[in-house]
Amino acid sequence: MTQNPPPSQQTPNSPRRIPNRRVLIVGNYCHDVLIQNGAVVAETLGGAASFISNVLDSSSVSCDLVSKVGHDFRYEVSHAPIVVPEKETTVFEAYFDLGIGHADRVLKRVSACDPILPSDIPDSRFDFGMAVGVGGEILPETLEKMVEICDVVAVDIQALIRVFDPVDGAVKLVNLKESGFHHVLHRIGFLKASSDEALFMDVEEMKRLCCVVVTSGEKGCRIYHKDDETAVPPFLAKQVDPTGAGDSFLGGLVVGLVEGLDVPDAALLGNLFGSITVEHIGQPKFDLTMLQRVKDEVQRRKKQCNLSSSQNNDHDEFHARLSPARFQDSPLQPKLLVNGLSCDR
Ligand SMILES: Nc1ncnc2c1ncn2[C@@H]1O[C@H](COP(=O)(O)OP(=O)(O)OP(=O)(O)O)[C@@H](O)[C@H]1O
Ligand SMILES: O[C@H]1[C@H](O)[C@@H](O)[C@H](O)[C@@H](O)[C@H]1O
Repeated sequence: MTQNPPPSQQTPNSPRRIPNRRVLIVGNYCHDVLIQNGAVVAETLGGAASFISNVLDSSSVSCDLVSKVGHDFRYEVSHAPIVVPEKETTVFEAYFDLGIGHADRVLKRVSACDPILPSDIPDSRFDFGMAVGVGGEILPETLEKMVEICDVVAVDIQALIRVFDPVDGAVKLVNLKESGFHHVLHRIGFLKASSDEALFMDVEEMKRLCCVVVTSGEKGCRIYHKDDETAVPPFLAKQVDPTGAGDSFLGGLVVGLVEGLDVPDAALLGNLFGSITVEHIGQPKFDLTMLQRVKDEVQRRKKQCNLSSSQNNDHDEFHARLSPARFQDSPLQPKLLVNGLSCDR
């Protein structure tokens, strides 16, 4: 297959073919069932792909989405999935014994739709690919195709290391080394893991291969790349349901990267979308005024970084400017949270 060189290596004389499409999201939609004390509290559209496309669509970043669902898929979505008539949609039950606002939950995959095959993925080129399976639908050959056709691929580690109990579907994790994906990892750009999932990889090894982002709920996230380690502060949120926080985080990170922000600034945008997501059950509806303010701040930040001759690392200022957008309709006051400590401004 003929490939465009990545944008950074294109010169005016590079043979220019069809321009890349922007973002490719690969992962199945699912039905999420939230259970507390044996009773169903909510049933919602789930799957990392649904949370991520929600963030990208709201931010006007165009994306293609490849997802498979069964005949029983219940939701209207803006990116149509492939329907496999003889199968059921992937279903996750999430057991919140400590209350659904609590981060600790037991996940069970009680039904699984088909995997996504390389032939399901378009033969176009993309700036960014996102491998974001939830129920084991991303195969090693799926990821191999993604790294072939995308300039940069961001992977959620949950797509690679989950295994499912054959009896009750309980989600367990295996070490990344034993996942069957190890041979492709030197070709990915970003690997996102929650702090629990990060225990199943060797961060020291992975940060030499790609940019590793470890999210820690209300504490924000840390970025590891080569010899650099950067803490990116969180936004204050009233957590109602943690489901999808990591997905929206990844969506926000990619929005930032597509917009040309540097990685810590893009991760700050990830933290922002993650914090909004935990305040809702299911898919958050982003407030249009908030989105416009965030877009304005992103453009302002880009200009500021372009004008500044030295590297501008003042993330606190970007954080402070995003906070009011985040909280304008909320009783919470904007606060700066650094290393888990909040300070009134
Ligand atoms: N309680 C919270 N308060 C503020 N921000 C939060 C909170 N929980 C999550 N976030 C934001 O969302 C990001 C992702 O959350 P988290 O680390 O819980 O991901 P995750 O475990 O992959 O989520 P999930 O599996 O539930 O989708 C965090 O880095 C943070 O920026
Ligand atoms: O909808 C959710 C969400 O996508 C989570 O990121 C994933 O961990 C769950 O398995 C899924 O049910």
